[in-house]
Amino acid sequence: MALHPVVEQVTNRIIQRSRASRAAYLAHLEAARVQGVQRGSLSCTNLAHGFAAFPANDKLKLKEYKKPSVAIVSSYNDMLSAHQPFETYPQLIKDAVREVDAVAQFAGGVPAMCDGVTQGQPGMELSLFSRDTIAMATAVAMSHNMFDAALYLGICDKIVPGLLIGALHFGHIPGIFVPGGPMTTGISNKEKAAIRQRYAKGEATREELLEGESKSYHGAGTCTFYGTANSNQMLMEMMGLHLPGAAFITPGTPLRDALTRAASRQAVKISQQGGQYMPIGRIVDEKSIVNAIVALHATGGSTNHTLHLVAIARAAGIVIDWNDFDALSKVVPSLTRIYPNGEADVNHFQAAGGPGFVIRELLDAGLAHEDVNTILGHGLRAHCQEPFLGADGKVVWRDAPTTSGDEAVLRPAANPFANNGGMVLVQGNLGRAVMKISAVKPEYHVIEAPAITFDSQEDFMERYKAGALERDFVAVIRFQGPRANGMPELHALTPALSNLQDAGYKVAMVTDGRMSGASGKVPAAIHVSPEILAGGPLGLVRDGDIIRVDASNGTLEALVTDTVWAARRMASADLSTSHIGMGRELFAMFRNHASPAEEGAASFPLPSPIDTTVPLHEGAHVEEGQPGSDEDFLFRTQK
Ligand SMILES: O=C(O)[C@H](O)[C@@H](O)[C@H](O)[C@H](O)COP(=O)(O)O
Ligand code: SF4
Repeated sequence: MALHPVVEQVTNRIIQRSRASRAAYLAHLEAARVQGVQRGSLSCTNLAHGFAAFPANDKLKLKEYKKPSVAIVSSYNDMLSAHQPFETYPQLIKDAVREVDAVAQFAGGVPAMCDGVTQGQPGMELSLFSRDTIAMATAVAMSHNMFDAALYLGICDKIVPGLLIGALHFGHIPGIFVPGGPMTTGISNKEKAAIRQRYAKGEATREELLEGESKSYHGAGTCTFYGTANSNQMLMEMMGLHLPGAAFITPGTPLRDALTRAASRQAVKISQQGGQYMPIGRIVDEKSIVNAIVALHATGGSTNHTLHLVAIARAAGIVIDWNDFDALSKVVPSLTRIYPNGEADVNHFQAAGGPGFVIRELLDAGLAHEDVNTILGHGLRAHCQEPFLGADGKVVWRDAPTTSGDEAVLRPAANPFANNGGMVLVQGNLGRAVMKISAVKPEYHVIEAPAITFDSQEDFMERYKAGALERDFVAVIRFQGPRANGMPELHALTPALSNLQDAGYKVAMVTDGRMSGASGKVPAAIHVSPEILAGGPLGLVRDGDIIRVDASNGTLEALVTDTVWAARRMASADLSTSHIGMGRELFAMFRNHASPAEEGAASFPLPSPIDTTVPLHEGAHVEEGQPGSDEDFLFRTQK
């Protein structure tokens, strides 16, 4: 099937826009690459320090300059149910790598925050910045320059993005992402949400709420809704950074461990010494980023990726924006209905066909690039498979099922749930924002109502509990951008807003903050850019202004006359409580340097400035095979 013209156009304009920064990135990558083992560039003293604690036979391997050394960078902790299984992985990996005559070393840990624990709490104001902290911690681990390949252990929201951003700053090193899998299914997400709404109305006790939550989040593994964590997993599959189908295999099972061992061996294989050199900076290119956006839309993924994918792309010298997301969403069909976009969870999705089914459907429909590099070599078709346990205890792969096991959860591209991806760009005199409408009923896609402004989640909840919000209104939650208070998720407001919507009121939210990937039924224009603290016009809104949030026409407006609007002064707020306590004072540098949301709210520069002299006309085509280009690399290494 020929590539969809919009997919081709968006890809080409990204290539065009990124030409200078991607070329600079690839030049850095080639310059960092050492012929032979990376540790060859270290002094004997450096090396002695590096393997001082190694077992003798591992030390012997590293003294030779032929055996690859594999870094383990892990986000293990006991706090995230998703990351707890990583506790046992390092030994599994070391043993598996030894079997192929190489060495693995736990190079470093990275922090991991659980957004479920910090949701609605002060800690959430560190959440977004933890992504770049994780990227920096990854760099600290990899900066020992001892490694010829790396295994990145991470799953949740900012952790995979942070690890990938860090890994891309060592783009010359082959890297494989190693997941841990979802927890088994507890009570349904719908039951969980219903208990929360009853509690918010005072119709359920705290004991009933805790009972319900504990039946939902009940064991090791990733939470089973389709939020940012599981969106990450789908994107790692689509970008060919996982072994095929590794995402949604249950933790603590023989197949899970077999996949971890197989990933360890594969990392050695794609090292320079393994003979199938495939650096991660050549896997993440313009086409794989487009594939990731396509997969995000096809599965109703998290709005957080309109920040994280932008930051990941920039780490590889690639510049994408919300016009790219919007254009692709218009042509990519919705192939899944996983909570909050439906009642099923990721275990149901996996049973119905899983990531391999989605990848194949998108390739066959011409909606994704097949000619991309992956950890298996060249070509995405190899990732349309799912893993099984062979008789020898190793992984065998079979093609993903040709038909869906449950068309209430997963559908072919020929019979989608919707003809679009349900994520839209809305813009107007309030700035540019993102809306995910895949979980919003059509009757709520356009909301026009008076504004009520709030300067915190607490302010909103106090007025909700006092019964002051039982009306049609647009909640304008101000000063929630990265420079203000770290751009927290405002997902804790969902039960209250859902109750008001269920009571028949027309409600919507507009904010320069974020929502959770698990947020759904209430229309919300989020990530409003520029944020208020950067002079964004959202700061000019006053209570009573009529706000129109229109996902159907892509507009976000205050229906205020130009004269009145021009006379308005920017609102101000005392944000000091968000800058002290819970460690927030340590993150002042992130608040002061965060880029705008549409540039990923990132705290690191592009490899080089965007080449604004290059006309960003549609459909421009890039001469392939430019020296140092991806095509040139492919020719040189895959001949
Ligand atoms: O972006 C996300 O997917 C969310 O941050 C998610 O990781 C977080 O844990 C939610 O808060 C979970 O939803 P509940 O709070 O509804 O359990
Ligand atoms: S999915 Fe969210 S709540 Fe669940 S472990 Fe990950 S960060 Fe925590």
